Amino acid sequence: MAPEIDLRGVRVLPGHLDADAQVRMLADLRAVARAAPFVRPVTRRGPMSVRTTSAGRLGWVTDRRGYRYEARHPETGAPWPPIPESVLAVWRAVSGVEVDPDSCLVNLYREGAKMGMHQDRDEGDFGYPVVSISLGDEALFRVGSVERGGRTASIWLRSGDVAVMGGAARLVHHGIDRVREGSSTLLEGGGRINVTLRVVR
Ligand SMILES: O=C(O)CCC(=O)C(=O)O
Ligand SMILES: [Fe+2]
Repeated sequence: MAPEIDLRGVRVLPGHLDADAQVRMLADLRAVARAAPFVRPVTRRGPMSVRTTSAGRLGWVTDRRGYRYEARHPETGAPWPPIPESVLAVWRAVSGVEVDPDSCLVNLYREGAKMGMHQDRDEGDFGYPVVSISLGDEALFRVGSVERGGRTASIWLRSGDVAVMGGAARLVHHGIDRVREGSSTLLEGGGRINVTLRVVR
């Protein structure tokens, strides 16, 4: 495991998951996506370029009414599948808190998908960190400040890297500028998966 990186207060743990652990987690996420198919979310500003699904008690959903957490899949109406143990193990290793996350968002980046600068602020208690896991193609992750605008810093997140946004960095603006297509062979058909774990309450 390479040394930890501090990106404007966000802790980046390069290579937290080795190749075997990445393959196992991907298999677990495929099972999640079979139970809760990926959807193409729409926001008030239009369709997102990522596809999303969730695991856990609550899933993050968005439609023309806005963002929120829901206990059921927006299309199938079924409860979300449980968060895989392989994913919970990462949270327990890096979050520094005793409670488990109640939400596991899975973002699928294909064909030029990206994510604009935003804050994760739909949760009820910002005392808990957000833990984010990267699988597949490398992604250019940009981190700004808690306030809008101002200076930013970027890093390429690679497959197996983990980022922790906690403490003073819990509410920093962040986004994915682009994904380097073909930089990993982990996902069949290419692309990137990001897993974001949160305590919603
Ligand atoms: O894909 C990523 O690494 C970031 C995802 C993210 O910021 C989010 O889902 O809120
Ligand atoms: Fe985010």
